[in-house]
Amino acid sequence: QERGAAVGVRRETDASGRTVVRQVKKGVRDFSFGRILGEGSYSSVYLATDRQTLKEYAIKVLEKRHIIKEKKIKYVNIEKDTLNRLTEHPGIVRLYYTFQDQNSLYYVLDLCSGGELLGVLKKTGTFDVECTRFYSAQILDAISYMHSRGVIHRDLKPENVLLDDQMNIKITDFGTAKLLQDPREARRQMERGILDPSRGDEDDDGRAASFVGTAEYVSPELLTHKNACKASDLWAFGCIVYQLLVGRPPFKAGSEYLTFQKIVHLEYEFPQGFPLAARDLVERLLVLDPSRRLTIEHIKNHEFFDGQAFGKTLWRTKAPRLRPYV
Ligand SMILES: C[C@@H](Nc1nc2c(c3cc(-c4cn[nH]c4)ccc13)C(=O)N=C/C2=C\CC1CC1)C(C)(C)C
Repeated sequence: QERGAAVGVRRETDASGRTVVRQVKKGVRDFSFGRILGEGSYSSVYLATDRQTLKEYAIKVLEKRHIIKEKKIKYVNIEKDTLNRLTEHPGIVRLYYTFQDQNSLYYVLDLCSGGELLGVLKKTGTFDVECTRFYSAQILDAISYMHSRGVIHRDLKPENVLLDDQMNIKITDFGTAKLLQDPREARRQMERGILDPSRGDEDDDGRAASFVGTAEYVSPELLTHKNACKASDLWAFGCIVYQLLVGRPPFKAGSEYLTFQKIVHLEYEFPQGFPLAARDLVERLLVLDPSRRLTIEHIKNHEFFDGQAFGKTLWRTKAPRLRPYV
């Protein structure tokens, strides 16, 4: 039974009339599929209902032929390994089980019926300070958990921050995550001489990891030295805090190339009336040198989060009503 596969149980009566309990793995037939919720480059996410429990899920469907043709097998494995590593945090979309049929792979996941944070932001235009504080605290708490499990997301953006039915966030889309080797495993491999430290960010099949995130949120180090670190997620976090209050990201130009130029030259400004504590926080996150960016602990203690609880309380308090920042 592959890890993370949940087994169903089916009671049957055998020839001699005895009840036999059989372990069965769930399959496509156990769900009734509804509308498409979202479409990625290599997948579609459907609304689905478990026929037995009537519980609603999101099921991500990946077409095997397309993945193989586009050489994205590594991407699929990274996403699944990442989801299997990030199993118990309210701010991360949870993978319940996986199965496959002739043509496709299926991931059964949390349903985030509030859709994308970006969609909600577009409706209100901007978030006021209270909403920005609450949602950025939840995003930060989820990033903190990811980093503690050795996962760098590398493509954080409002489209990848979903909302559940309680209007709490769930971070998603881990196909481009970077999994840090856990130190024990790394030492074992070093001892066995497998891990060549100079290999840096190469993929297993030797291709230099040429992945770059979404233009508006990509960090300068990813553009210049080609490798991401945990602080790269905090650069994206800084862009998201700015965007919640302003309604657009700090670095946006007519083309990707021009956006990259603005990033590496730190060309952005705060509109009139931007709240001072938020400005100080963003200025200490949008720093070109990743080693000089605020760390998660420093962010949690920053004046902008004064009075904001983190940890369990943050996920039990009711989400604030969404109000625009005027
Ligand atoms: C970002 C993603 N979009 C979405 N991914 C997921 C959704 C989701 C739900 C709505 C939605 C719900 N109600 N109205 C809209 C809109 C977009 C969604 C969900 O409920 N559960 C898990 C998801 C993803 C899990 C993935 C890590 C494996 C893309 C665009 C890539 C398909």
